[in-house]
Amino acid sequence: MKRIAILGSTGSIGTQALDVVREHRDELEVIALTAHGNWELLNRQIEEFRPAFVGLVEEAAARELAPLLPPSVCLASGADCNREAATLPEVDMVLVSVVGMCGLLPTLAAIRAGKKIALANKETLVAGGDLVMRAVRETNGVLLPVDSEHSAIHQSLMGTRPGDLLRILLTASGGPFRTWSRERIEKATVKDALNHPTWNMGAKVTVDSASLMNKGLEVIEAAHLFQVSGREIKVVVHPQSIVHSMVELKDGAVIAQLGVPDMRLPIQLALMEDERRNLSGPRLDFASIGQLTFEDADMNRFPALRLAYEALESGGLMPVAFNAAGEVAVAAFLKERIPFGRMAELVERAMADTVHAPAPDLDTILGFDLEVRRKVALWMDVE
Ligand SMILES: NC(=O)C1=CN([C@@H]2O[C@H](COP(=O)(O)OP(=O)(O)OC[C@H]3O[C@@H](n4cnc5c(N)ncnc54)[C@H](OP(=O)(O)O)[C@@H]3O)[C@@H](O)[C@H]2O)C=CC1
Ligand SMILES: CC(=O)[C@@H](O)[C@H](O)COP(=O)(O)O
Ligand SMILES: [Mn+2]
Repeated sequence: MKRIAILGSTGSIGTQALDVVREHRDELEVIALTAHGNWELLNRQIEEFRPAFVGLVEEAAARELAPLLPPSVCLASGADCNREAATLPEVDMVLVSVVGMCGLLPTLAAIRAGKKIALANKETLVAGGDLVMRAVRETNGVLLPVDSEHSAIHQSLMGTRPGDLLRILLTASGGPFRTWSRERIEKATVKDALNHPTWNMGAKVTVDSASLMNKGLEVIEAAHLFQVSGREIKVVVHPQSIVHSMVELKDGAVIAQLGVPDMRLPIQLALMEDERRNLSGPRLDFASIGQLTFEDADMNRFPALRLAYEALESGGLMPVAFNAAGEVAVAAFLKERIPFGRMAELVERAMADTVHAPAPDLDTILGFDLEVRRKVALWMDVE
C-alpha cells in the first residue's frame, strides 16, 4: 500500500488524483489532504477518504471545518499546513497539486524528509528548480512529473540512454487565441481566456495557456526536469492535444506519447512510480480524430513565450521574476483589473527590473518573489 498526501486536493489535479485513488483503493491510501479555503469540498473528501491529517490555509475556513471533523482527523491551518502534510512520518509520496510557487517550500521539505514527489505544480520548478533538483540528487530522491507534456517526455525517454537525446519537442495546444491577431488577443476577455479548446483545468493554468505563459513555464520546467538548455527545447503547436510531447534523438528518431487529453493518466503513472495500471475512460480513436496537425509558435503574438526563454537563459532570479509577475498579473486579469495584453507587459517590466544574481538560495528566492509581487501590484495601482 502506498500512503499519499495530496496538496491542493480540491483543485482540478487534486480531484482527478482522488479519482485515480478511487480506482486503486487496494494500492493507494490517502493520509493527508490540503486546500486553500474550500472547506466544503474538503469535508466531502474527508468523509470519503478518511485521511488522518487535513490542512486549510485559510484560518476562517478551518474554523468552519473543525466542528464537522471526527476526532481521528488532525486539522492544521495556515500557510505551513502544506509542509506539515508533506512531511508526516506516515506519508510515502506527496502529490504537489497546489497552484503557484507556494508549492516550493513543502516540496523541498518533503524531499528532505525522504518523501517521493509527484509534481504537478510547475511554478515550483520555475522559481526554485535548481534547489529542488539539487535536493533530489543529494537525497537520491524520486521526483516524477505530472504535467502532461513532462510526463510524455519522461515516457518517451524510457528505454533511451543518456546522451541519446537531441532535443525536446514540447507540444502546445495554442490555446483559444491560436488564430487571433495580436490586437484582438490584447483585448480578450476573461470568458474568452477561460475557453480552452482541449483541456478542462483550473483558472490560472487556463489563462496561462491562452497567453502561452503556460508553455513558457513548461519550457523552464522541462529544462530543470531533463537537465537541458533552452536551445534544446522547441515548442510545437499541436491544436488537437493528442501528442502530449516528443523527444528527438540524435539519430533523428522521434518518440512521442499520445493519448486522449486526460490528466488522470500522468497522475496515475506518477503515483504508481511508472508502473502501468488499468485506467477507465475514453481511448484514442484515430479514425474519428482524422488529422494531427503541427505548426510553429508565434512569439510576436504570444510574447510570454519569448520572455520564458529569456528568463531561462539568464537564470538566477530572472525565472523568479517571470513567475511572480505572472502570478500577480493572472490574478488581476481574472478580477478584470487589467486587460489580457497587460499581463506579458508586466512580466517583461518585472524582468527588466531584475538584477542578475547567480545561484540564489531559498531565502533570496522567497524574498525576491515577495518583492516582485509588491512591485507589480504597485505598478497596477498607480497606472
Ligand atoms: N489542471 C490541470 O490539468 C493541470 C495543472 N497543472 C498544474 O498543477 C497545479 C494545480 O493546477 P489546478 O489543479 O488546475 O489548479 P486549481 O486552481 O484547480 O486548484 C488549485 C488547488 O490548490 C489549492 N491551493 C491554492 N493555494 C493553496 C495553498 N497556498 N495551500 C494549499 N492549497 C492551495 C486550491 O484550494 P482551494 O480549492 O481551497 O482554493 C486547490 O485545491 C498548477 O501549478 C498547474 O499549473 C499542470 C498540468 C495540468
Ligand atoms: C494538461 C496540461 O498539461 C496543461 O498544462 C496543458 O499543457 C495546457 O495546454 P496548453 O498550454 O498546451 O494549451
Ligand atoms: Mn502541461
